[in-house]
Amino acid sequence: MTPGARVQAAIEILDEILAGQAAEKTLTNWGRRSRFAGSKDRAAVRDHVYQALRCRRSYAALGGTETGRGVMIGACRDQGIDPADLFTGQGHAPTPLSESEQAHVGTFESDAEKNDIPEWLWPMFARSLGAQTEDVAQALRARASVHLRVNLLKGDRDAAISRLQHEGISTEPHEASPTALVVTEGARRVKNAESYLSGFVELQDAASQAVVNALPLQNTPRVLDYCSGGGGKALAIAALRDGTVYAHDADPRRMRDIPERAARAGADITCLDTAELSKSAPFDLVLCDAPCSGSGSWRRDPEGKWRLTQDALDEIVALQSKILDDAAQLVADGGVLAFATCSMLDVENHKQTQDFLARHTGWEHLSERAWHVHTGTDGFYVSVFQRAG
Ligand SMILES: C[S@@+](CC[C@H](N)C(=O)[O-])C[C@H]1O[C@@H](n2cnc3c(N)ncnc32)[C@H](O)[C@@H]1O
Repeated sequence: MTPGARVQAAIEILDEILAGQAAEKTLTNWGRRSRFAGSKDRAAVRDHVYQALRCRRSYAALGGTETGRGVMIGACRDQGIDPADLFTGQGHAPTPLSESEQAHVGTFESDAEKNDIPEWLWPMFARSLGAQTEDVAQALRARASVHLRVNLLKGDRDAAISRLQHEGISTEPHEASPTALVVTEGARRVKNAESYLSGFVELQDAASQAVVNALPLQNTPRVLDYCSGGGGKALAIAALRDGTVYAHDADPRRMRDIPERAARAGADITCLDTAELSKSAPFDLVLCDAPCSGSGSWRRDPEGKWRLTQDALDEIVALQSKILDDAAQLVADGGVLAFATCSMLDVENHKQTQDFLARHTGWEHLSERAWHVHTGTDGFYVSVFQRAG
């Protein structure tokens, strides 16, 4: 496919997404009916689509309309490319720009539009991030780098770097965590690499690893990952300490890959359903990696940024409070409760910490830490409490 044909494919896919279809499904369907597209074409179209979704508002303002075509014209202008170079009408490229498209002068009506944040969210976003607001919003407009976690049960970070290098994947240590690597070349090879398939490395954002590093794991024979999902944090915990790691999720289907992932990683993880939880309590440490707005991972899931509403956020915040209250009951005397989100919004983070301490007596607040996307990781937050002994 020519560069122009790739842009036309992105326009058609974006039109379907803007009409309400899910991005992944739309890309898959396009791939199925576009046998002519090679792997590089597919990757390029996908990159166009995801970049346009991250910057949907500002690109639409620069392009003149919030359509696939308007957004892709805006993308060219944002990247300093003359759209006329790609919109040629030749070789399946989009038709040339109309006079009004050519004459459109893109201006931003608000800081939220310029920074690709929903208008309703901007005041809360800015209050949460203070002086870092624009840097963080701009970082959310770019693609996230790929991070790996070195599984210390299999070997150390230097060994992982050299094994990966032999498999055509270049990596460097990431400063956020002693187990984190950032992939500098060959990211698309990771999922087929022996280092990955044998459990030597896992795909995991460096801040997600740093959350686990922030937990007081010493003298915690029994740890519960209360919102385990697929077990990313449970696996990271199991690699850092001796003792049993339990995993639980309100939706047991989300835990179904944990036994296989644990076996591959050489880790020992016991999955508990809701009925088994209270029988297994109390735990020395309970981590709640709670459902959240996902604002810290909007680079990977840009649709989430535009889907979030005030009502949905209120529901998420209420669920987080309930999860904290429920999980607190499972913590042993003198034990630790940790609350984490992949959000950068104060209402889901520090405010949750304050509210928990206001609702519960007999808990000491040990620490809290936040990571924001402009420093090269996903946005994350972790807060650690200790129950009186
Ligand atoms: C942010 S995800 C967890 C990600 C996971 N810890 C990881 O590192 O891959 C949040 C999880 O919380 C689960 N969840 C939602 N409500 C819950 C509840 N009331 N109790 C326990 N888990 C819940 C969701 O099903 C979801 O899998």
